[in-house]
Amino acid sequence: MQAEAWISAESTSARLHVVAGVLRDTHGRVLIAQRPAGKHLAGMWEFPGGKCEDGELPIDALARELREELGVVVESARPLIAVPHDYPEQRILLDVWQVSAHSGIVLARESQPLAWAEIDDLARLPMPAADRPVITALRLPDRYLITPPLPPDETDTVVRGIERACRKGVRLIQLRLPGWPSDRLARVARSARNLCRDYGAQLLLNADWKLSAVLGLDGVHLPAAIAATLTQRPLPADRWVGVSCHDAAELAQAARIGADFVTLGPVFPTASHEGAATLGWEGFADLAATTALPIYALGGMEIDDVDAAQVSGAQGVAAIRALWDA
Ligand SMILES: Nc1nc2c([nH]c(=O)n2[C@@H]2O[C@H](COP(=O)(O)OP(=O)(O)OP(=O)(O)O)[C@@H](O)[C@H]2O)c(=O)[nH]1
Ligand SMILES: [Mg+2]
Repeated sequence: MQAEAWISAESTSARLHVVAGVLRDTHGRVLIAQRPAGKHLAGMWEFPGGKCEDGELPIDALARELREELGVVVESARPLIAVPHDYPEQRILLDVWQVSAHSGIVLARESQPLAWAEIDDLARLPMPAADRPVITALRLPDRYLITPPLPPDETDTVVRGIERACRKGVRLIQLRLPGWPSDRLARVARSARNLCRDYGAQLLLNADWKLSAVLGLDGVHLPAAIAATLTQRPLPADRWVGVSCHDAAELAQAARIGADFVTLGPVFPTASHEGAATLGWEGFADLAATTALPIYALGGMEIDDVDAAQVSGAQGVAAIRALWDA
């Protein structure tokens, strides 16, 4: 008991808390800065920021760093993702915030090279390893639709439901149709894929990564039991790999196989998993803090829960009912 308490205190307190801000221009590009020669990770591109001082609140540290490095005043910001990362030299918690409003003109106050980059170009730039999940978080939306378990003769219902969601602005969808024969699944997946392309939405297939690759879908979402059997991600880096997680061990396995993001739940009771133990926001936040990956809160979610989810360390919410019936 004593030892456990010491280990968990060590694992949080020994991390260097680093805050960084994502500033956008009017085209939606984000500001990056090049780390100077002679410093840790010299020459790499990073999000402006720096170390939190003792006793300083993260939001205050963010405001101070962006004033010192860029000469801007942060007017409003919200947490994007907090990434625990171990470099050989030091263990950090990279705590990244979206700056939604700032005043003042961006200046390189430390003579650091600055650039505005498209989000889709970030993955090709030399950025620190801790920034990888941050780039993923910037590319992912805050709502993730999972299709309801409809019977195999309901192809039109599936396609119409996906179109309805796309029209409402949903941009990430998991096609999950348990029990469908593979020919019917392939047929509905092709229609859904074409529809999603028209809306710029990403379509992931539940479990079957081989079929996802054959059909040219945007990725796969793995049940925890399948992720447990893998040693690496089953699809290349240009496809999404999501994993369903329910506890710390499953979160660790998702990271081990190189997943891009996870769902974590159930947060609240849900019709599809009646009687399952729930995490609540507190339990969710505790588990979320253990992983570097972007996380969607799942289980009993409503669209209004996006803010609560993000405050608890989530990317946003995943839902069947709330996003299908909306
Ligand atoms: N600011 C920032 N630091 C990052 C990012 N990613 C990342 O791994 N880091 C690491 O987090 C630490 C931040 O320290 P820093 O050197 O920026 O700190 P600082 O601004 O307070 O600088 P100083 O120590 O020279 O005063 C470094 O080890 C850096 O490599 C990022 O995107 N932004
Ligand atoms: Mg800095």
